[in-house]
Amino acid sequence: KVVCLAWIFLGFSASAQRIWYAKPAAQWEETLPLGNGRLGMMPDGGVKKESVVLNDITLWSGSPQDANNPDAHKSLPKIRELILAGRNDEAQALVNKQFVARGAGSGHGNGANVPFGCYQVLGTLHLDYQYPVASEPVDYQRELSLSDAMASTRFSLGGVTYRREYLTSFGDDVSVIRLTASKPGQLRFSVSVDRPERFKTALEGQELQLSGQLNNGTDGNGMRYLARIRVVLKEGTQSAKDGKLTIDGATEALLVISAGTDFRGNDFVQNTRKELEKALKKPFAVQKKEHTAKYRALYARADFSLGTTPAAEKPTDERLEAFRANPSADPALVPLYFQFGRYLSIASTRVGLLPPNLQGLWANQIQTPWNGDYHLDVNIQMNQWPVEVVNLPELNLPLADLVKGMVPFGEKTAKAYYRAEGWVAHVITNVWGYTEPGEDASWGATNAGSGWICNNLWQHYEFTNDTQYLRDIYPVLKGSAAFYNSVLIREPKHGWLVTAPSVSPENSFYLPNGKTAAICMGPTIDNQIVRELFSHVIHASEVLGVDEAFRQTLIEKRKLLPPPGEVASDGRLKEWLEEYREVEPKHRHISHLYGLYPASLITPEGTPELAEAARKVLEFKGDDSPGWSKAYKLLFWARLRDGNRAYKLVRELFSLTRETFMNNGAGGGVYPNMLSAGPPFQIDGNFGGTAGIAEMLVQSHAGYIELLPAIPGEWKSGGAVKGLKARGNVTVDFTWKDGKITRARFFSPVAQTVKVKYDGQIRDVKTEKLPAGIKL
Ligand SMILES: C[C@@H]1O[C@@H](O)[C@@H](O)[C@H](O)[C@@H]1O
Repeated sequence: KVVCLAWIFLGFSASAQRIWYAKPAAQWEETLPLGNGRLGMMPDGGVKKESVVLNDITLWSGSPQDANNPDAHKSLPKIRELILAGRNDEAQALVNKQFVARGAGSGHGNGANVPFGCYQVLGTLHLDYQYPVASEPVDYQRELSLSDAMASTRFSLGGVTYRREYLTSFGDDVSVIRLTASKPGQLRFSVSVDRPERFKTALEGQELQLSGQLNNGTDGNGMRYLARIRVVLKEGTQSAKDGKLTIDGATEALLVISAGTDFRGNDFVQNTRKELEKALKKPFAVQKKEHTAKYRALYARADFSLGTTPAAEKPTDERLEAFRANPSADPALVPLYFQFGRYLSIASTRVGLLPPNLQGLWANQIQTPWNGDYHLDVNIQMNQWPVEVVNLPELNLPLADLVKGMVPFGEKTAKAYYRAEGWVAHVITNVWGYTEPGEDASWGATNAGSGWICNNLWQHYEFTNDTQYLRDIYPVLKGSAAFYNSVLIREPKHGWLVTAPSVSPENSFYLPNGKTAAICMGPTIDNQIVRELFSHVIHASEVLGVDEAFRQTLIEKRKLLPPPGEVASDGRLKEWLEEYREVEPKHRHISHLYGLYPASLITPEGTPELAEAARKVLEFKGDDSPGWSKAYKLLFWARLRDGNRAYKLVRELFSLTRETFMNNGAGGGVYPNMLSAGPPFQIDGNFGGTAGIAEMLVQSHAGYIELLPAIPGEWKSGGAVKGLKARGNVTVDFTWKDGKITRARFFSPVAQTVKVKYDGQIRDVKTEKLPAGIKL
């Protein structure tokens, strides 16, 4: 294998920064995702008929609701009595009667027309092109440039080269499409726009508008939205008639799309007009320059490369196929996937707005799968796992805002269901602050969601040392700890303090009477989350010098919690307090390994027996599962420092998805556009995969920074990493050859001495000042 290593030390190679295709997209899952953290655009590159799906991350049906059952707490003593007596199935029946959401809840994942609502497509732009001659296009190319956050389509037809450039601008908050023809006056096309329901189009002068109001699930009058489309021409004419703009004889056409909703009281009519006017005054070259500069300020901070081969020059869909057959022929594909993950983070969230939902911000439906919501039992957490280590820390802040917004709702839920202090959220939330349990006990009664999400909030502090941020989120962490502190009960066997009722997310077991149940007390994940959360709040209150008494309470209570894990008789880590027989042994959720990742309660060096038991769980479950679950397994193997096993999961991430809708079982992989498949499209696999690859390269959760903790033999020959982050606000650059580190540099805003392990040795390293211009 001839791998060109030279550029490793010279920086990026072009092919490592783009995904491209030699034909138009045949399905939505082949279109190219563009986003600026609010707006989304997915052009299919059709030659005669082009569809461009438009999105706005704030566009949700539904509305704030109170689905709490105010009397639920009255059933709690009985539910607990039944659980303590081992009559979990009866407890589950009572939970389903009294302890779930009132009303439709999330509509069993079909919440479009109930108050829970769902994330929805904004609309689809239709561009119908006419060409002077009826011949087939040649030299067709469609690409997404990761280094510019721009897409393009290019082909020749009848001796004219047509070029289309697409961007969702990080400068002005608009989407822009620029069409050019290599010969004057060759552009003829019409523009129309629609969506599956609840819309009207209008023409205001030369402006095409799409507007409407979504269903709030009560009186039907929910969120309002508006998209404005204008075209600026070089030569040629345009007319506006019958809901269409028609362009004729132009040499260049610039489509500017400004869109918005009334989310959080936004004056969308005014703001979309202002954004549009501002953008229309700007030449495309200026728009593009500002856009790229703002985007690169984040994107250019980090990179990873394993060398390249001629295979990297192929169209991406062909590379994916070839990689499945022979991965070693194309070492550059994994770094491309890694950078694509970083790109998707930057494109699907922005400070001051919303975190990426189950689809990031890309959707082409009204009823999106699982409502395109924020699932709290792995999915929303996984979406954020890469941002700290891949040097995009500010992209964790929208999550902190969302969670802060949930607290008042969660306090109400804590009172209604548990008569408890603090706040709680269960398994799903939305943009309306939903914290109630789900509508079914088997998945809806887990109360680990809020504690789990506090881990994400804590990670931002661990990686940045930002005490101002810590002061800001401390009430959220404290409120969550206060909830668990006030609901824990003693279980009879060991006298441990445990949660009840709860569920090990979405997983069920057999009872001795042959019945199945999910409802239980002290599932392993709850025990791990509560232990870790108490430790974080104890630490935070020390750093901030507050809440001495509460800190002491948590220190005492922590002593009474179950251990972070127990080994079952078959050597696996126990998922529940009891050694129940699982209903679905290879279930996609692996919640009891939370202590291995994202927590650091289980480590090979600190808890070898538990680490070995965790390995047995992963061996037992095997690798086939939805995309997110494969990504999670990758993270676990990386934390077990088994590079070859981790690499097997990296390869699994690229597998061809088996398209059985929402099969929840298996078949995860990627679509031709490298977006991850549950199936269906679900972005957490991309983010989990990116975090997993980073975890193979750098780890810092065990009290020191480790370089190359889990790389496979496949990557030993050589590689380079730039700008990855370690806890304590340390930025790391390094290269390696034949498995040995050849160069390593550690930077931090304030010089510090850190413990670093590589080539089997731990050493003290003084960090260098971060070079000027490198923003953290
Ligand atoms: C969004 C959904 O979230 C949980 O219910 C997972 O078990 C499913 O696989 C899916 O990812």
